[in-house]
Amino acid sequence: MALSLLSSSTRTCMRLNSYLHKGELTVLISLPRTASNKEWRNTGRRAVCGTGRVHATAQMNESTLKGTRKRRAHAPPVGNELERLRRVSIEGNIAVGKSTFAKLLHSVNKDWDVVPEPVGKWQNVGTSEKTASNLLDMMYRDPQRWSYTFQTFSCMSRMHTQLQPPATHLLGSGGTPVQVFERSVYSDRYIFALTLFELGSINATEWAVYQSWHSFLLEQFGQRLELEGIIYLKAPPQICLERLKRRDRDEEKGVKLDYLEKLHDQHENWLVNKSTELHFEQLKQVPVLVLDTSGNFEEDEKVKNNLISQVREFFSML
Ligand SMILES: Nc1ncnc2c1ncn2[C@@H]1O[C@H](COP(=O)(O)OP(=O)(O)O)[C@@H](O)[C@H]1O
Ligand SMILES: Nc1nc2c(ncn2[C@H]2C[C@H](O)[C@@H](COP(=O)(O)O)O2)c(=O)[nH]1
Repeated sequence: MALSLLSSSTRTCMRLNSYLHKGELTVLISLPRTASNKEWRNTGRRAVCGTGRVHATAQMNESTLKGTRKRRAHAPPVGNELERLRRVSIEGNIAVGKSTFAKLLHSVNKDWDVVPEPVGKWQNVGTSEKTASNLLDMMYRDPQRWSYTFQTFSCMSRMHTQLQPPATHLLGSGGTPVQVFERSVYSDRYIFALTLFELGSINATEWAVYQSWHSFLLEQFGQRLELEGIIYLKAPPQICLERLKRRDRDEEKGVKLDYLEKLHDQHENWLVNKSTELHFEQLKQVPVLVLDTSGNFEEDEKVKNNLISQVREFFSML
């Protein structure tokens, strides 16, 4: 296997991504991001500051290629395109308007690509139509039995989502492409799993097991799962309940105000009060944009434009 370095750096390598394109394996090695959020703001440096990259190309034989092709169907994001890419999650209570807001962002700028929360996967678990089960429904009907199982599946599907290479149209864009994820592996733990543990739907053993594999996997994937920013959509739980009722999803018919209040407090503790105990150093540094989405941004142009301009400014700072 021939290996050639396209550029190099003397610093320790912390991140390794590989992309297969036209028979060539591109290995992208990135160095750790060292600057804190505050340093970025003060110096005007971009989110990739402190990050050097080494590109290595290796020729592979055909049998290795076949296996790798199956794993990665997309063309590789290479060079500057990946360096410019920002990854941001939209967080917020159930029915606060995350999907609606994400679609709005994409309609404003095609370089802002939305990666939806994989709710469909949770509603349809199984290999065939006959054996498929609706795990979201099972979790709401019998939380003590199914919450832990739900969190294993939701977290795994979120990891899958966050590890997807960016859409190809983002790579040729001249601007700053952003992958916008609806929720993240972090809200899986610090919002839902934690809440379900505190409510007694996940027992102490399950919580310990969840935390153990969650920490292990996130450490293994390293920077590939990290975010450059978080947008927190915030509205009073009562408003979320009204929107949830209007959306009228079958599985959510039993959702009560006190559950939304608990989730609201959990978001506040993590993203505003910063009192949630976090286990990932990089996550503690991630800039958070808090947007009040109590107003109807779908219908009120002024509200909509104000939110968009805040997002634009936030992205330009990352
Ligand atoms: N700012 C808003 N004002 C009024 N209704 C909204 C707003 N945002 C979303 N909605 C409505 O609330 C419901 C839930 O929105 P959705 O985007 O599905 O929430 P989420 O993705 O956060 O669960 C939908 O019926 C949507 O049309
Ligand atoms: N127990 C959990 N429930 C979750 C999780 N992520 C989402 N959900 C639920 C909440 C909603 O009923 C539905 C979709 O969420 P939206 O806020 O996008 O409407 O799924 C989770 O990690 N655990």
